[in-house]
Amino acid sequence: MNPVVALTVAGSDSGGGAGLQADLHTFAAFGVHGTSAVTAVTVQNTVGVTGVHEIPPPLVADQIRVVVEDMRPGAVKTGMLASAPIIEAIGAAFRRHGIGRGGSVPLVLDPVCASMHGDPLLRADALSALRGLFAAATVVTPNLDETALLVGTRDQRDAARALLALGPAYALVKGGHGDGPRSRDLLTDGTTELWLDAARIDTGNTHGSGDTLAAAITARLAGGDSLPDAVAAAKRYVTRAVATSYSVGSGHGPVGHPPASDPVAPPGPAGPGSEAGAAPAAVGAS
Ligand SMILES: Nc1ncnc2c1ncn2[C@@H]1O[C@H](COP(=O)(O)OP(=O)(O)O)[C@@H](O)[C@H]1O
Ligand SMILES: Cc1ncc(COP(=O)(O)O)c(N)n1
Repeated sequence: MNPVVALTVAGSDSGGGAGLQADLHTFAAFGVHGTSAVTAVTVQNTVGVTGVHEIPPPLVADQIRVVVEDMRPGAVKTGMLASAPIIEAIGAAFRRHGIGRGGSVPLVLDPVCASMHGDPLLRADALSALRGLFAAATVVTPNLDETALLVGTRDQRDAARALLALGPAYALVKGGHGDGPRSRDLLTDGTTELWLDAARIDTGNTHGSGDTLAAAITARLAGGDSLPDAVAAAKRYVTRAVATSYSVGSGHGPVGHPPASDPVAPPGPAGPGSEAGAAPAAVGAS
């Protein structure tokens, strides 16, 4: 039976802990076939990022095109987008292929600006292009360093309000980098508020945690979950991922990717490839 498909549009982490490598591990853990459009190759290990090579924008858009035309992902995620021209090419490709709000394929937008080591992954002049992509997102998933850059506040409620004014259906503001005993993320659509709460696990090996959370949301959306259900499942998964993190190299080790306890069921007999199953699931995109 054909599996559900998801697409990540993200940078490569040569150290294998974050970026599209973490996304593909996460998709696999949910039983979802992962596809990728590479935006940039980073020269990266557990200690930091020492180089970035951006992929030409038309090549990024072409990777999206061939995957969408042939494999019909049920949901799409973005991570490191590197530059304004790449973001503009991606935005145009999303509009063309019905990805994001206004289309039928939900979009999870993780507004990656820097690595956990503090190394930049987005050009400083690309912030406004990134904000411009928010209106297409089903959900945006910034951490507090990113909300400070994008909307000028580290308060989770204030940040969510300012993010929603930019047009996404939901904001998920992560609180994971605080020092308290709990790890609390706020999900809101402006009307309802859901606090996702877990015990903070005492480890420095959280490389790729943000990518893993957003990729898990994407996998569950591709399987047909509502956005709140997908986020709740993803929070449970990332907590297990942090709990199974490990040391490798001399810096921050990666989170683990254990098999999901609630994998995504493949579509019924009328799966992708048959006429009836050919359209991507219209879930949570508006
Ligand atoms: N030490 C930890 N223990 C438990 N959960 C964590 C821990 N660190 C991060 N998380 C969770 O992992 C997810 C990703 O958060 P975060 O690490 O802030 O993302 P990012 O990688 O974008 O900075 C969030 O749900 C966050 O609450
Ligand atoms: C290519 C790429 N994408 C995303 C991240 C963010 O992950 P983290 O915040 O864990 O460093 C990264 N370091 N590299």
